Amino acid sequence: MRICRTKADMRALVRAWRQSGETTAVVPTMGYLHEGHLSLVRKAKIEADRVVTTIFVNPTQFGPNEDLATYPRDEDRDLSLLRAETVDAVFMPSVDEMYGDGGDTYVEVPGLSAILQGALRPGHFRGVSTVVTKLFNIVTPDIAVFGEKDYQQLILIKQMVRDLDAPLEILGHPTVREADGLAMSSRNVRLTEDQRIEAVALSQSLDKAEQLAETAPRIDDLEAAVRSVLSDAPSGQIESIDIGDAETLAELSGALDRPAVILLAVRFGSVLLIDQRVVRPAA
Ligand SMILES: Nc1ncnc2c1ncn2[C@@H]1O[C@H](COP(=O)(O)OP(=O)(O)OP(=O)(O)O)[C@@H](O)[C@H]1O
Ligand SMILES: CC(C)(CO)[C@@H](O)C(=O)[O-]
Ligand code: BAL
Repeated sequence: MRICRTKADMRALVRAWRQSGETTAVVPTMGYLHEGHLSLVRKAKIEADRVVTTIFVNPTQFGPNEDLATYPRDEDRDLSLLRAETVDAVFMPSVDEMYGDGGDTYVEVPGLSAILQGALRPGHFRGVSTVVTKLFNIVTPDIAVFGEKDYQQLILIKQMVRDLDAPLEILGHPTVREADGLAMSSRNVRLTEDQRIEAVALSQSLDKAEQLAETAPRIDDLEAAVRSVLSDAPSGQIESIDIGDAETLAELSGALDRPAVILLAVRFGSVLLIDQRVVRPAA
């Protein structure tokens, strides 16, 4: 497994693969890897000849009062997990290598960045779309794989790639969960024992909404059901419950008459957990 710490090294490697007729898939991450990330890697391996994982905790997507300084990191463990998956290369640049002295150019998808979880984290999605564009330009992949757990991020990156005619395909992958249903997340390790037990309410509230979708509910009823199950987690502060069109994220109201996505953001102490579920009206 090649470890590339410079843009030049990364570019040269993928260029050589392309010259030998091989395709490349990239899996962008912020490290502290878990089975969710590894499932994206396995999908990437099926879809392309070569797989690159990127590990970069991107400062520009964290707000001033967010957890950049305490974001969990373990480079050695990440590398041994990726070796075991026989990933071809890991791109792990320093902040200086990525941003250098720093210009002020950025990439933004204004509509999607501002709404829903973007409204909770001002500037977050601008940081994401900018760093993802840089990663695409450095790795030059044919395919990139992202998790559905970060659903708004996935929709936003798909739109960015469409709007900018970026020459790659974006693939989504379902959320991988712990045995009790909690969506895997690097930040789960920062939950206390009690918060970890209560955090199962996120996935349980989505299960409840999915069952309710069978009964031709109104959007308001779905939200009330989610809120009621989340009240079983008193240490979790609900930051947002959004229900939008599953493809465009446009806000929905009235009867559930099309596939809708429920997006949750719940804060346990300083840890913001997110989860999502697509629900469909009964056939
Ligand atoms: N449980 C999961 N199942 C599938 N994909 C996941 C899961 N968790 C994260 N991913 C995906 O892995 C990629 C990298 O995400 P990231 O490194 O931020 O991991 P994370 O566990 O979501 O971390 P955190 O939520 O704490 O920032 C993203 O495309 C994300 O959607
Ligand atoms: C896509 C990403 C790697 C960009 O920093 C990050 O937002 C993430 O891990 O989901
Ligand atoms: N997976 C999203 C990265 C972040 O929370 O900044």
